[in-house]
Amino acid sequence: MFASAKCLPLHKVSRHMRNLYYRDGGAVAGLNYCGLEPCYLSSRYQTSSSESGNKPGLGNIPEFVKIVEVGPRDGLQNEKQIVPTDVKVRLIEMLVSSGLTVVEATSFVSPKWVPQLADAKDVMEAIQNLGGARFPVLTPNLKGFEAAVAAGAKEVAIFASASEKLSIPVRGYISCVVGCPMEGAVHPSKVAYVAKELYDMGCFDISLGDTIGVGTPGTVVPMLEEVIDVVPTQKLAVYFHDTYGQALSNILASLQDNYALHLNFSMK
Ligand SMILES: CC(C)(COP(=O)([O-])OP(=O)([O-])OC[C@H]1O[C@@H](n2cnc3c(N)ncnc32)[C@H](O)[C@@H]1OP(=O)([O-])[O-])[C@@H](O)C(=O)NCCC(=O)NCCSC(=O)C[C@@](C)(O)CC(=O)[O-]
Repeated sequence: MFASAKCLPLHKVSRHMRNLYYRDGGAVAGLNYCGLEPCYLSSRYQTSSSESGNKPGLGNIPEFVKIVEVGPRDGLQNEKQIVPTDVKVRLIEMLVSSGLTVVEATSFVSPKWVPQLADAKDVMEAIQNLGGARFPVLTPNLKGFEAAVAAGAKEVAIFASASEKLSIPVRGYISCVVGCPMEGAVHPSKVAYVAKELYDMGCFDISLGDTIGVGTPGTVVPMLEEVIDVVPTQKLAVYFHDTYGQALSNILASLQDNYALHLNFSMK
């Protein structure tokens, strides 16, 4: 499935992101949104840095990445001020027009807890004829899944349980993979266990999220090492929040050793 997705050469990704952040800067800055970028790596790998012309020191990083944008969902779910539906739709249109082929559009979650995304149905309706990209949505439970399907969702993401319903591809998010606000450090074996469960349940893609941004290469790499023992790398994504400025280091560490074929990161 990744072969069909548009991939960007890695050296163009940072430029793409800069353009995304600053293009139409008024609208974007007005939302206090600085971008949220899950990136997927294609199955094309370089075998050494010299083969693809990478600068020395970058190590054995893949040649191509595929970017999946989750800003309209993850970015906007935390906005103090509720963003109007038409602004959300405009943001999605802009993201698609920038060349992104997968944009997580919204969440079908409880509006009591996440009022910022209470207009999920309206957003889906507004983008139903928007081409050029896939628009997965986050569904936490059956209620959300059914509402998403009724609103026309063709792909969903989950963060707590996995299911194969109506042949809709399910992406599984695992949160707090290196640190938890309640428990502190999370042992890699726990992450590997959950990842394997999601894989066995049929998730097409499993995202390993450093939800609170406390990960460093020193904790991320041991976690990845345990996970890849039980789940094929083609099924894995990593998802970094830049809370303490570690996202790019964690991304590089993940890419250098090809631990993850997919790469998510969040810069807020
Ligand atoms: C966790 C649940 C599902 C438990 O939902 P629940 O078990 O139904 O319990 P509840 O007490 O939270 O339910 C409260 C009310 O919400 C309703 N409700 C319940 N579900 C839905 C739904 N889908 N759509 C619409 N309404 C819903 C439910 O029916 C009830 O209505 P009431 O009886 O009071 O009238 C719910 O509390 C919820 O949706 N919470 C919000 C969770 C959320 O959005 N979290 C943020 C996303 S996760 C994330 O961002 C991390 C990620 C993915 O990015 C990766 C990473 O960074 O690590």
